[in-house]
Amino acid sequence: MESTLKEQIPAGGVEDVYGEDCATEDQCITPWTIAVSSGYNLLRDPRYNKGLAFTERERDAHYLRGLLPPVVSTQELQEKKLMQSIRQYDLPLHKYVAMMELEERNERLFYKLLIDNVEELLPIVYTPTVGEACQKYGSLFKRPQGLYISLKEKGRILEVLKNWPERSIQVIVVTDGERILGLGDLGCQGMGIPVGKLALYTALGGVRPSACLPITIDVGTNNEKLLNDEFYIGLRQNRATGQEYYDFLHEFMSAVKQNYGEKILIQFEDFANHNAFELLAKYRTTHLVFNDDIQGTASVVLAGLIASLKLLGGALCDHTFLFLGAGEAGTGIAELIALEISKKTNTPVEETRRKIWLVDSKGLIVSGRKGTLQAFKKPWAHEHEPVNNLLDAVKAVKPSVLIGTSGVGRTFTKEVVEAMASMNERPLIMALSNPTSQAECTAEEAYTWSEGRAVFASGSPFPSFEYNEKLYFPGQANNCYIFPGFGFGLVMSGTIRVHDDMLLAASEALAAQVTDEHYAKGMIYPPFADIRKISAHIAARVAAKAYELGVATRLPRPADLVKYAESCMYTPNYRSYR
Ligand SMILES: NC(=O)C1=CN([C@@H]2O[C@H](COP(=O)(O)OP(=O)(O)OC[C@H]3O[C@@H](n4cnc5c(N)ncnc54)[C@H](OP(=O)(O)O)[C@@H]3O)[C@@H](O)[C@H]2O)C=CC1
Ligand SMILES: CC(=O)C(=O)O
Ligand SMILES: [Mg+2]
Repeated sequence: MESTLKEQIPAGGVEDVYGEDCATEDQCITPWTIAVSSGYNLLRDPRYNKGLAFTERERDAHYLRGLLPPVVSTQELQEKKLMQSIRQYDLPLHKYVAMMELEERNERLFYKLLIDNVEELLPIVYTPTVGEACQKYGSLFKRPQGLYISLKEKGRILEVLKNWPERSIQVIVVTDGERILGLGDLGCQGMGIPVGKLALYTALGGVRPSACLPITIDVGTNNEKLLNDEFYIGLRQNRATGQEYYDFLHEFMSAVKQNYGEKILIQFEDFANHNAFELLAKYRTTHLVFNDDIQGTASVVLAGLIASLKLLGGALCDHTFLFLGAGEAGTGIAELIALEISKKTNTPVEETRRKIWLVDSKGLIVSGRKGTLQAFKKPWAHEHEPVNNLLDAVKAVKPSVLIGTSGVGRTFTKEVVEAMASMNERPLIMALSNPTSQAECTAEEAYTWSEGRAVFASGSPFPSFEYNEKLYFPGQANNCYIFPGFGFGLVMSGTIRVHDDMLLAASEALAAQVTDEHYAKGMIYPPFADIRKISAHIAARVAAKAYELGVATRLPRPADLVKYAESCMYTPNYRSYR
């Protein structure tokens, strides 16, 4: 007769009711859970855990007596202690790990730190440090922070979505890991990006953490280094492409809508451009989708351009734009600038595109190359003789605005910046590529090579820089100014489709937050310290546009949308428990 588990092994733990301690490795046990957190489980539940800040009454009511030392702390004191300990780490990656561990331990405290110390911690949970974290994600991985949907789950994606513990999801950020920042294909390890972006949805935009779902689609990777890395966490195969890829993505998109409904916002992030444009075009009419790299970046850069006119002079239509990099970010920004000028001057967009030029890895995009260009580059193939490098393109096009979206560091050389400065009293130079290592030039280079005349912004942050006894404040032209407020505006108004006019509205809302005090310092973006207020204004303008276009379903429309946005925002202060 077969004996039971307990009879076989005499030495289980105390009260080992389910045989978990005494089971050998090849025996199955059931992972029991309970529905209401209390006692030890409450301390292990990051959503509700308050650590030493549980009050005496809560310690009695929730079986916490003895599980905590006697002192009762405040959230403010906890914050002070944690900031002190994070500041003691020299390496940004160690700070990143400390922040992720905090998020897994005490979610509200994590968000309180991030909101109250946004300028200090943004470079840790986001670019540049998140780039390094993704590169090392296999070694850092401890617990899932989002859903991994790999080709192994083909035909079962709906089932996989149901495994996520939260039901009322409002925002999904999804990547397939093929173009992580300017670091290339990081496969399944791209997960750091959706996790980081959604942390900003909450901290900067006010979407509840429980309503956010990071997803990584794993169709393989072509990164040989990762495929040979014993700690790699993804599928060990080359990327699926073509019909297999699109069928899998279609199953995903259908399952998301079936599980969460029409109003779930899906943000595409860091897909390679050979899929990004097609996915956006395919799903923008059937789903609430938004590509952050194409559309969010466009909106933040347009905001900076609108604001910069105070410093550069003229109207947008008076300027000439040159891009290094003609992919998602480059052509996305170019198209939104052309649209804005078209609307402002009542000129067809085909005409307004003519003052915008792009250089890719093969040189200036000109009509002679039309036969071999990808579809998204074709509208930018203007009449011109071939030009095969950036410096010659600057000399030929004579831009007043130079924008780097190449993903390749140090490509705005001294000669390029000097050429810009020789043609313009105040050249606008944006080095948008991330992380910092991929920036087309540094703030220091832009200011010194232009003898302090450049207006400069970059995708990853640079510190202020002193030149000739004057302090310069570089801006951070990063889509994180836009997507949290933009997404929040869509969610709070129950919008069902994204429209380009909403991107223009978001740009105008952001530009309107730049004050004379900022202009006096040469800034074209407002400080991140004010980001929650900025996001509320962006959300309100986006929602207003959605109501105007008839795609907002939350009725009646709140009269004061800024106040409404502010009132809906998640705040991380502790709640009291019955
Ligand atoms: N600041 C921000 O908010 C954002 C920044 N980014 C950053 O922008 C960068 C590009 O992203 P994305 O547009 O999505 O990438 P893509 O891969 O879509 O585009 C890159 C473009 O750069 C071109 N390129 C590559 N190398 C060179 C070179 N040596 N000289 C000239 N052109 C070159 C490519 O040319 P070809 O087409 O010939 O291959 C391509 O046109 C990334 O670093 C990303 O982090 C992206 C989104 C937001
Ligand atoms: C910021 C961002 O989205 C990127 O670099 O891809
Ligand atoms: Mg991105």
